[in-house]
Amino acid sequence: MTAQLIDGKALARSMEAKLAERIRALPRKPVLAVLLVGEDPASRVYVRNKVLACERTGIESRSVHLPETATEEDVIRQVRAWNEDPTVDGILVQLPLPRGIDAQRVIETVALEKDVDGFHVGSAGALMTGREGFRPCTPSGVMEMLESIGYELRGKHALVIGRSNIVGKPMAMMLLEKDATVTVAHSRTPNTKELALAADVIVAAAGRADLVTADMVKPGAVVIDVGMNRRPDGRLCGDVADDVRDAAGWLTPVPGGVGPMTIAMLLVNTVRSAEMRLGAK
Ligand SMILES: Nc1nc2c(c(=O)[nH]1)N[C@@H](CN(C=O)c1ccc(C(=O)N[C@@H](CCC(=O)O)C(=O)O)cc1)CN2
Ligand SMILES: [Mg+2]
Repeated sequence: MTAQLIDGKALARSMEAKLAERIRALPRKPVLAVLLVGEDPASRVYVRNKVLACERTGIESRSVHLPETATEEDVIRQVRAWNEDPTVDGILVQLPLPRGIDAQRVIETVALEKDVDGFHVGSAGALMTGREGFRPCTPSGVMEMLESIGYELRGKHALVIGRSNIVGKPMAMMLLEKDATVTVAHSRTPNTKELALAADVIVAAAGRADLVTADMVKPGAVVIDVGMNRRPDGRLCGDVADDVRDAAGWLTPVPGGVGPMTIAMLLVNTVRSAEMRLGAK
């Protein structure tokens, strides 16, 4: 069996086109404020890709780049200024932040109604309790990908590998909300292979290349690769080994899978925020 690929880039582009229509119906452009602190090269790429996606869609982005030497107070001051600016719909603080800055404190400073990354404890609590709120972009993008192939999660076994606040934990909640039976494995789980072999859906989000291999995958399973790793030769790869293509029924590629969907969902959250602020929804 060769897995069918779920083309995240194509799905992201089609979502952008739909968003562009919603934006045209608004009295002004939605505004996304983007804060980058320091010189992390990957973060610079991601921020640039977010700004470009905004441009394609008709969202105005306002980026501020603070130096590596910026203090926690500098970062918080900028976030507060955007909180108070009624023309800003969404606030994004690119992670990771430089050492010495308490990322959680910064995130908690973002106004809940502008938390388009969905990382605020209030947004996390809303997801946990099934209430309306902004949801983290990567797991939301995964849910869109599953929906795009018409996958019915009810009663299925889903294994999430990784327990981060931005991917693993919210991913488990979203799968649970769709009536999947959800297991979360992590670096201290002794029997991840056994759990994986029983899973209909595997979401690999541990940040380790070749973590999921073909011998761990039930034939025909859906394998979602959230990993973003570099091989020694510089090539980008996910957490899922190449040979999984021969075992899985569906597979998301890296690059071109979950990554572009993460950015698309950020745009979705920003447009939704603007619609709420402008009374359109
Ligand atoms: N404030 C946030 N910080 C971080 C988030 C986030 O959602 N909000 N997630 C990740 C990084 N990330 C977005 O910020 C992100 C990573 C990768 C991609 C992506 O499209 N990747 C491409 C490949 C890009 C490359 O060549 O390097 C792909 O998969 O095709 C999008 C978003 C951590 N920080
Ligand atoms: Mg882990």
